[in-house]
Amino acid sequence: MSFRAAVITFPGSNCDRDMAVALERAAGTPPLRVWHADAALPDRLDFIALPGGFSYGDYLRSGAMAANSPVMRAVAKQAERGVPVLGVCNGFQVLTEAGLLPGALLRNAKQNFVCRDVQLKVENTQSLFTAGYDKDAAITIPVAHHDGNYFANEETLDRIEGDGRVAFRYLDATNGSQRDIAGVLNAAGNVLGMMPHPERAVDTATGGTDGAILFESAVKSLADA
Ligand SMILES: NC(=O)CC[C@H](N)C(=O)O
Repeated sequence: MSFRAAVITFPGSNCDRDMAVALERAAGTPPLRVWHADAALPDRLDFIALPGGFSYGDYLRSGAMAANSPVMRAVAKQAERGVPVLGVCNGFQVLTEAGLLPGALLRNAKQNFVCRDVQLKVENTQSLFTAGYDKDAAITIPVAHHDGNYFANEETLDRIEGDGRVAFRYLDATNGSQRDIAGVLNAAGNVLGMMPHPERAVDTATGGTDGAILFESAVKSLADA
C-alpha cells in the first residue's frame, strides 16, 4: 500500500525539500507538495509534515502567521481525525501557535542561534513516530534554531510528562527548554512537534541515520495498521 504523505510549504520554509527526500526514502513514493495558501488537502492522507524554516520571516513571532495560513484549518481537521502530523523546528513552532500542541517556543536562553548536532534521549517509544527506537536510546540529530526554548506552565509540564508525551529530551542543555524537552506529542499521540531535524539525519554520508528511524516508524505503523 502506498504511503500518502504531504509536505506543506510556507513562504520562508527551507527544509521542505529535505523533508520530502526523507519521506520518499522511507516510503518509496514521493510526498505531495502543498502550498500553504491551498485551503484544501486530499481527504486520504497518511502523514502531514510541517517543515522547518522561517515562515513569513518569523518577523512577528516564529510560526504565528503561518499558524493562520489557509492550509492550517485543513491540517487541524486531519489531526483531529487522527492523521499523523509532524512539525519540525519552524513546523513545531507553527503547531504550538495553532494550538495543536501545548506550550510555546521562546527565544533561546542565551539569545543565540544554535546550529549543531545534539544528543537526544528517546523517552517515548509507543508513538507511531518513535516505535522504531529503543527506549532511552541516545540518538544524534542536528538542531538549527533561534527560538527553540520550550516553555509551558508547571501544570502542563507535569501533565505531559505524566502522560508520556515527552517524545525526546536533550541530553545536554541546548536552548534553555524546560525539563530539556526537545519533542512533544499531543494527547492522542498523532501530532509530534520537535526542534531537532530528523530529516537532516537520514544518510550516513551527511551525519548519520538516526532521523530515518522516525520516518520508517511512521511508514511501518501504517503498514501494520
Ligand atoms: N530551522 C528552523 O526551522 C528555524 C526555526 C525558527 N525560525 C528559529 O530560528 O527558531
